[in-house]
Amino acid sequence: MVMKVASPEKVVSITEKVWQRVYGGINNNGYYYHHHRKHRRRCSYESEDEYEDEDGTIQLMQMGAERSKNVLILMSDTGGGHRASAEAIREAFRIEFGDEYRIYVKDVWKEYTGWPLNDMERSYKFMVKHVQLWKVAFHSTSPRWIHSSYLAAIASYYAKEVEAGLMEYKPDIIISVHPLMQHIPLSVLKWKSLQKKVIFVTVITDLNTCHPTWFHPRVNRCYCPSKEVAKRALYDGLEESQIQVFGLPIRPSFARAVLSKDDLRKELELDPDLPAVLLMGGGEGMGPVKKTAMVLGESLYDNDQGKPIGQLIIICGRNKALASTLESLEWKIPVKVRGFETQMEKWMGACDCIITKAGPGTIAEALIRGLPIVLNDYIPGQEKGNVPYVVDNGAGVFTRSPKETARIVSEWFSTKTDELKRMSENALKLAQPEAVFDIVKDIHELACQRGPLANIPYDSTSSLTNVI
Ligand SMILES: CCCCCCCC/C=C\CCCCCCCC(=O)OC[C@H](CO[C@@H]1O[C@H](CO)[C@H](O)[C@H](O)[C@H]1O)OC(=O)CCCCCCC/C=C\CCCCCCCC
Ligand SMILES: O=c1ccn([C@@H]2O[C@H](COP(=O)(O)OP(=O)(O)O)[C@@H](O)[C@H]2O)c(=O)[nH]1
Repeated sequence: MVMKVASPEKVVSITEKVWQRVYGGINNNGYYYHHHRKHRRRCSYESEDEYEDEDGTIQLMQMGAERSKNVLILMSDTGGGHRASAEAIREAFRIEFGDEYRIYVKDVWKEYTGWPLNDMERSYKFMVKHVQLWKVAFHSTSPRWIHSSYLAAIASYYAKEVEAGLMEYKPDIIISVHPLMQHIPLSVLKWKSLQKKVIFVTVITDLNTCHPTWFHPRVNRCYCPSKEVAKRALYDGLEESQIQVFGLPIRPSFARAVLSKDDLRKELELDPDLPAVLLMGGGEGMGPVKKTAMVLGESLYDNDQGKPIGQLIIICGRNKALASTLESLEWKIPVKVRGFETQMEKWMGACDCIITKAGPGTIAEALIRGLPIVLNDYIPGQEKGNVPYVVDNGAGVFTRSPKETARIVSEWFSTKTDELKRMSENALKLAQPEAVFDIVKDIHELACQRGPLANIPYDSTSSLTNVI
């Protein structure tokens, strides 16, 4: 049944407007307002809901299997991995649940706050370029009392902005895929007494030596990509019931697409017969990519026979300077230089092995494609543990030397093809292509156990600084 009533005219403060836009205000009948169109919902609630029509009238309707749930995914482009995981989760929700969930992938820091939160990408790039600086920052902020104090100070300074940023999307569920996006949003939820209404989960995107800011004791779930990370979570005080280990969320196109190498090579205009090595350095094209490419250009050429023994594909990500330098070089072997690619599953599917810095996203994707990995660099701290993760499981090797890298790949393509095959099998054994689906299904379960959306009036007397 749909019933129309006139919209009540009243004077409201800006804060109330934000609050109403977000979680609605309570009307005389105890209903609360929502502005979104309603969609089917499989986990049904029993209360009633109302929404504003285009003509401004408010419609009351049964809040049964109708309204989409809003999911806000918090990320930042510090590296390419957080966005890739956020997009993977969005896509998996769409595939599994259609329009039951409405997904927003946002960097609310960037959109709503000021320095330093709105400039993390640039600060992070600067810090990882000066690697010792990053090492000190990473390790010195590891103790809980240090990072909690920093984050509490920032939270209290930007409380209103973060609140507006979060509430804009009326989240039923908040998913953080970033190490610095637990403390401040959870403080806002506590401040607004929304902790019991809004589900908050963390999806960790580091495979091993992650920063302790990932672990917040007040999350509903902490999805750990590996047993190693789960152990750290337990050690840092999370309960077993909060932890799930499914794997790192990778875009469903990696898991679901059935791709033939021959077809892909045709589509991507690669040599159909020569073995192919993919060289990359994360979303930003970091690490010794140029030097490695140049040495490979020589070592994959058989001078005795006067022909190449392999081909090279270089994906430079957002590093435009790197791409244009590499494009201007002369090569003896077939080389493809590309910028930021959106269909990484195709490039990986067309290759036989990969050389990369120890980025967790790239590693997890390469494992799914069964690519043996040469790790040629890692960022101190969060990426250090990815090296033993790959090497100890027999899925690849680590060397920082471009010459050594080139030697290994040349051997894989000539005298040591059996080693390449063995490592490929080991990679496939480690792969967890279904992780992203397991994660969204588990979040769906949590959502089904939860009652209706937050229905709490704005309380201007509460103070964020009291709850951090
Ligand atoms: C008494 C000691 C004083 C020490 C001085 C330090 C001052 C604080 C300065 C910097 C903060 C450093 C934050 C460290 C924690 C970071 C946690 C972490 O793991 O971050 C990783 C992410 C990047 O993601 C990773 O990218 C990888 C590839 O590049 C890979 O994909 C991996 O999977 C990803 O996880 O790093 C960040 O996002 C850090 C951004 C830091 C920018 C610094 C900005 C300037 C300062 C403040 C910002 C607000 C944070 C302050 C609170 C610090 C508390 C930890
Ligand atoms: O041109 C590119 C380069 C990289 N990536 C993706 O960016 C992510 C990189 O994440 P990773 O954790 O490996 O490293 P980061 O970039 O965070 O340092 C992976 O999912 C890559 O597939 C991409 O989609 N296009």
